[in-house]
Amino acid sequence: MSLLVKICGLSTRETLDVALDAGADMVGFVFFPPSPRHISLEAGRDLGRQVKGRALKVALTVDADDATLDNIMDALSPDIFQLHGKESVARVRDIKQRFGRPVMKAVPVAIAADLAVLPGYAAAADRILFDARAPKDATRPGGLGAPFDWHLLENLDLKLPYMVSGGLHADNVAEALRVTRAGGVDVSSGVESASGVKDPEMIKAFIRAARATQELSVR
Ligand SMILES: O=C(O)c1ccccc1NCC(=O)[C@H](O)[C@H](O)COP(=O)(O)O
Repeated sequence: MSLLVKICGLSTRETLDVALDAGADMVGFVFFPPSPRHISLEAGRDLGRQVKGRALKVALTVDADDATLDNIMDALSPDIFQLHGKESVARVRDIKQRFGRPVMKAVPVAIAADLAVLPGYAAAADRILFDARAPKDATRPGGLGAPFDWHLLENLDLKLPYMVSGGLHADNVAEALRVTRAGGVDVSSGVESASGVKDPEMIKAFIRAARATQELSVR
């Protein structure tokens, strides 16, 4: 299966086009007001139309209620819901059932014990996104530009597809993939020139660097 590359936190037509033209497999849109990447439902509708099937649309939410998810479904019609809060296994199942869309559950990682939640989520979600656990005083649970110890995933035995994220950029994505053997990578801060400001050249460089690892693994 080929590597999935996700560019998250897109919020402008120009940088969305750059990510699509560069071959991103997934484009993430943040619906979480405290985030510098948060977009309105109207923006989600507009950007969603622009994707036109060229990548999977990922709606990123944090402990959102059904009304919020209904609105996002109506505006963006996401291909995947990315649940990046403290959603329980039962809530993951509930959202999958309510919307009939695949769910990617973010699992925050700082220490090996953080992986204890995997069996539950693996039975409910369609995909896992491993992300660096946010510091206690963080204003948001992700998108913080900090990596976790990828070696914590070295002996992972997960039947579900999983992605790695957290502090990735063009210069470390190959190592992250070598260590974690993840089937996908996800980036936000590492392709920004300033908080929430996506940089076209950094997006292209990240996707190039991620794709280059595929050529290596094929040899
Ligand atoms: O990106 C955000 O602002 C954000 C806010 C709240 C919850 C999750 C958020 N991002 C989740 C993502 O999927 C990010 O791409 C992931 O955390 C990696 O972010 P980064 O370390 O900045 O590359």
